[in-house]
Amino acid sequence: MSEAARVMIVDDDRAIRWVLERALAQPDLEVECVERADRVLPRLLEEPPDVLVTDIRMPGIDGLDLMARVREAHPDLPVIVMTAHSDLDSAVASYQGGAFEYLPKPFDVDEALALVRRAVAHARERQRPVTPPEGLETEIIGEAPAMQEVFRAIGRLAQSHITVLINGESGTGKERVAQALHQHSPRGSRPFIALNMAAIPRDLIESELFGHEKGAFTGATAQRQGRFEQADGGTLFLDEIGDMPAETQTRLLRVLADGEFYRVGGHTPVKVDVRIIAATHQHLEELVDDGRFREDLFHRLNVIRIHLPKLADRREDIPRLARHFLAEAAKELATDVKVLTEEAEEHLTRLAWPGNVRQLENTCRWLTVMASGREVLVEDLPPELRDGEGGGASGDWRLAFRDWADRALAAGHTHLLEEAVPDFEKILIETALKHTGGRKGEAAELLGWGRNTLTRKLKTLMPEMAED
Ligand SMILES: Nc1ncnc2c1ncn2[C@@H]1O[C@H](COP(=O)(O)OP(=O)(O)OP(=O)(O)O)[C@@H](O)[C@H]1O
Repeated sequence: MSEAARVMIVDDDRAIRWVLERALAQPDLEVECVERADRVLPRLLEEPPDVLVTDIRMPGIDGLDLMARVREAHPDLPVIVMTAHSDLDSAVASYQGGAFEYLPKPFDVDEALALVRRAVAHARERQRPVTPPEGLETEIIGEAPAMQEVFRAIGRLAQSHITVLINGESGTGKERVAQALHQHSPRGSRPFIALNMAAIPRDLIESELFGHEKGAFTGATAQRQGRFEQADGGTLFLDEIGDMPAETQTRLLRVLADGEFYRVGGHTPVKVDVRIIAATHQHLEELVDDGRFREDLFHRLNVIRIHLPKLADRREDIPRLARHFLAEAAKELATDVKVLTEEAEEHLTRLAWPGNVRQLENTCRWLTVMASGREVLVEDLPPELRDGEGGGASGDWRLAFRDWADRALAAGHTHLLEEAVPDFEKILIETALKHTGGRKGEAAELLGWGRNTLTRKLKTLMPEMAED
């Protein structure tokens, strides 16, 4: 056995943790103790152990619920359950199909050690690599540290069926990442179906998702399958989930709990096995605070979260992305590949890119059609990018802001966020209130906040403006 095997122990009882930690203090084992079940899933994602040893009865999150989730995310992770015999049946039920061992309480330390070693040997036999899945680099370009994090998450989530929530501004590649998660999952050969909540009229969302029976409403001339049925056995990607209407949220929650639903106008339940990957550019927590998103649904979706940085936060990737998109555009348009001069490349690297990767992709298409020579000069760039208007560099507040941060750090400031964020929010609030003549409800809307969030912010940032 090469490296030490990692063993994670989950128990709220300090004495048990202590005993096991001592028993397992062996050169070939590396032990980590976790006190609370709710810390386990994030830890598994960061650094998956070779074996998990867990108690079943713990305060807070139920040990059985934890096991079900572990099984979903890491079906091959061997789990050893320490429990009294009376709880065994329910433990087995919750981990059905996964690798499972049982350590009856009270146990003997040698017995515990032998069981852990056996589980390790077992796991090693079938261990799969968890580094970025092969070929992924060619699909999603990213050498910036934040993107490397994303790849690691995709690698770790390969082989799992777990629900994932992807956060990131529009055009940062959320759908791409969802596709990669799907392709590298056990469902990879089954359908990947995407639906954007913001792109379909509200009254059609339910029938899009769940399908409808013939005659369910005017125009429903035949029975129609919804996206859930199309995605059966595969993955359903729900983009802009924050825009999902309240009634649909309730229905979605029920499907996630029961695995079945009714078509619109239907009376026979339809059973499906669908993995959900949701994405949003919004702060779902704030939508929950404002009562615009169901808290229980949020928790269901927010099991594992992947954050995609905006393009301006991974500038080092811009040249490679640009070359990739220029090559793609040339292929699409059956023409020669354009090449950026060094100055043009540097210029692109400095821009703000409010439309993120998609904007860069579109720019490369534009250049492939519009630039006159094979070499692309700064002068060939679209005017709005050339002289800094609309996402350009000069006059961009982000550059001034970067400059401020540089200087503050050089001057020895710490806790920069505490210094900058209140000012930043205050400026936006003041400007929005100016535009609405002081009407707070409308200002909240302009800012993309719920009214409660604005009221809360006013109380802390500008108490003089808070009362109505
Ligand atoms: N890292 C990347 N490498 C290569 N292509 C990328 C990358 N990120 C995004 N793209 C491409 O950029 C375009 C936008 O990406 P995508 O549609 O996944 O973004 P999104 O975040 O889902 O956007 P929206 O929220 O607006 O739907 C797509 O054509 C995608 O293929």
